[in-house]
Amino acid sequence: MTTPSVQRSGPASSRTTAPAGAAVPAPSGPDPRLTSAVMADYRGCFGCGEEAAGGLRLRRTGVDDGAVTAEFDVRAELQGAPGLAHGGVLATAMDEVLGTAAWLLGKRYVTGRLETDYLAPVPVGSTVHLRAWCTGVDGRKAYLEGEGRVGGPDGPVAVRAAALFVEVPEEHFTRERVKHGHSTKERAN
Ligand SMILES: CCCCCCCCCCCC(=O)SCCNC(=O)CCNC(=O)[C@H](O)C(C)(C)COP(=O)(O)OP(=O)(O)OC[C@H]1O[C@@H](n2cnc3c(N)ncnc32)[C@H](O)[C@@H]1OP(=O)(O)O
Repeated sequence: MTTPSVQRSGPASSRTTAPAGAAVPAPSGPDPRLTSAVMADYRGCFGCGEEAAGGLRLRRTGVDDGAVTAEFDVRAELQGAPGLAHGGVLATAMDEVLGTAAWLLGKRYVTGRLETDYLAPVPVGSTVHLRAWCTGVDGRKAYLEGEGRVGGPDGPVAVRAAALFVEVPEEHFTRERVKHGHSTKERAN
């Protein structure tokens, strides 16, 4: 029996690769019509929320050459294997920065598919420097790619991801809220 050779040329499968000819918009900023009620709930976001005590507390740092940038610190409670960041934590960080890049296209998006490659161990105590960019939009589907580096913004790539985000209407969020009895007001009190 022959052992198949390892293919590590890139994270994107056919489901996360933009079709040929798809437009590649630059990040511009959130559409002001996105309601403050939805945005206010990000205070509790596991990825970036300042009120999510056990969360990643990812910091968005800007937009650089068409890519959204962010960073987060691998605190001790984010450990998986001894001394190393949990793989799910790194996938969450990628989801967060890819999601930010999607929302900066000016519409509401949710993750439909997320693919992650782990290329190098990420030590507890390190800062992960993240970038994410859009590779194409095709109707409701937005294709994004990203990477996380350790040892500085120009350090080696430790994690890489590709994702498909799907545009949703505002009701996507409000109908779940109504169904489960949550509201922004309740959370604030
Ligand atoms: C400053 C800003 C701060 C804000 C910063 C915000 C950062 C947030 C970061 C976190 C983001 C998240 O984690 S979001 C939470 C995790 N994700 C979710 O909860 C989503 C759960 N899933 C869903 O609600 C649904 O499955 C949807 C909305 C994704 C799709 O449902 P739908 O609306 O009925 O649409 P549907 O027809 O199924 O799909 C539309 C098209 O997408 C394709 N499609 C859908 N899912 C997939 C898939 N997994 N793989 C391949 N393709 C897919 C379909 O084939 C179809 O293609 P075609 O036939 O049109 O060609």
